[in-house]
Amino acid sequence: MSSLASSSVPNGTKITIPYPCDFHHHFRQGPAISSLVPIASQRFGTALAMPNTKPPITTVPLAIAYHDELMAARKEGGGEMMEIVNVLYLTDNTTVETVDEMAKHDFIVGFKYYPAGATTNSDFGVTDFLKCYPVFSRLSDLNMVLCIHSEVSTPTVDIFDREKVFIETVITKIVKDFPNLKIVMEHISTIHGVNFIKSLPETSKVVGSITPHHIMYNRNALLVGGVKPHFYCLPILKRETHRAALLEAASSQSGRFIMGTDSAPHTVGSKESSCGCAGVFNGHAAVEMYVEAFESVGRLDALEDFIETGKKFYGIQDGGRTMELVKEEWRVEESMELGEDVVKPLRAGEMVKWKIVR
Ligand SMILES: NC(=O)N[C@@H](CC(=O)O)C(=O)O
Repeated sequence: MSSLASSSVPNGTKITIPYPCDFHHHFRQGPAISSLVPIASQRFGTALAMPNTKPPITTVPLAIAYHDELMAARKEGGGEMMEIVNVLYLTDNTTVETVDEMAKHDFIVGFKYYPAGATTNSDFGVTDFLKCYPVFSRLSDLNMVLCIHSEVSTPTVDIFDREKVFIETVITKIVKDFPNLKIVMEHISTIHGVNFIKSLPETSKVVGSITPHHIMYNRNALLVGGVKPHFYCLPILKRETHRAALLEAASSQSGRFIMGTDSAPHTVGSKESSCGCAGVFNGHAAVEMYVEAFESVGRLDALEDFIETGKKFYGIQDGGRTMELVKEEWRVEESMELGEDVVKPLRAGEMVKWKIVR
C-alpha cells in the first residue's frame, strides 16, 4: 500500500510535462540490458547509467564500452532515441589523470561515490573520502559532477540513521571544502537530507535526487504484515514523516531537487532469499508514479520544476520536448523479463493511475 492521499483529478484528465530525464538508473549488464534500456527509452529523454556493475566501471575505456553497449540496446519508440550519459565509479585509487581523460568525452559527466559496503556492488567504493580530495578538486575545476550515495556503512550506525550520520560526518565537510563542486546527494530518504540541502546558500551547487518509491512508501510497506523483500532498497524506506518531507521537497519548486529513479532491478530469486539484494525496480512506471505522487498533494504544477532542475544541473538541452499523460488506470504486470530471468516490478499486479500518451 502506498501512503499517498487519494487523488483529486478526474479520470480522463490530460497533462503535458517537460520530457523527463532520469539522473539515476541501473541498467545492469549482459542480457538484462536489452530488457531494461527499451523500457527506460519509453519514458526518458536522457538517462544517467549507474556504474556499479561487476566489475564496476572504474576507467574511461570501461565507460566507453558500457556506453556503446547501452546505446546499441536502444529502440525507436516513435519519438527521438533516449540519450545515455555515464558516471565512473570512484575508488580510493582514482587518479586526477582519469578525471582529465573523462573530460574528453561528453557522455561522461562525472563520478559516482559509493562508500565501501554501503549498497549493492559497492565493495570497491571509497573507504576514506579524504583520499579523494585531489579528484574532487579537479572535478570542481572542470565543472563535472560528483554523485554521492550519502550513507555511512559503519557497522555501529543504525541502518535507519546512515544518511543522517553521513550528513554530519562526511558531506557537510565536502561541501564546505569544495564550494564550487557540483554535487548530487543521491536518493535522499530523510527530512535530514531535505533540510541539509535547503540549508545551503543560494550559490551552492548541490542538489538532491528523489526516487518515486521514497515519496510513495514508508517503512511499513517493507515491514508490516511480514517482510516484503521487493520494498528493500538502500537507502532503506523510512518513517512516514520522512516520506512526507521528501514529497514536499520534490514538489517545492525550490530548484534544488531532481528526478532520479534509482530503478534497481534484481532477479526475483535474488530478492526472495535468506539474504535478499537491495533495490526496487520502478523503471516500468517511474514517470507515472511521480505524477501520481505529485497529484496526491495537489502539486501537478510543480512537476515542471522538478524535471527541469535536473536538466539544468546536468546541462541537458532537448529543445523543449514534452510528454503527455492521461489519468487512466492500468495494471502493472506480476513479473517482467530481466534478460534470461524475471524481476518483480514495483506495484506488481496493482494499478497505476496515470498513463503516458506520447
Ligand atoms: N538502491 C538500491 O537499493 N540498490 C542499488 C544500488 C544503489 O543505488 O544504492 C542497486 O544497484 O541495486
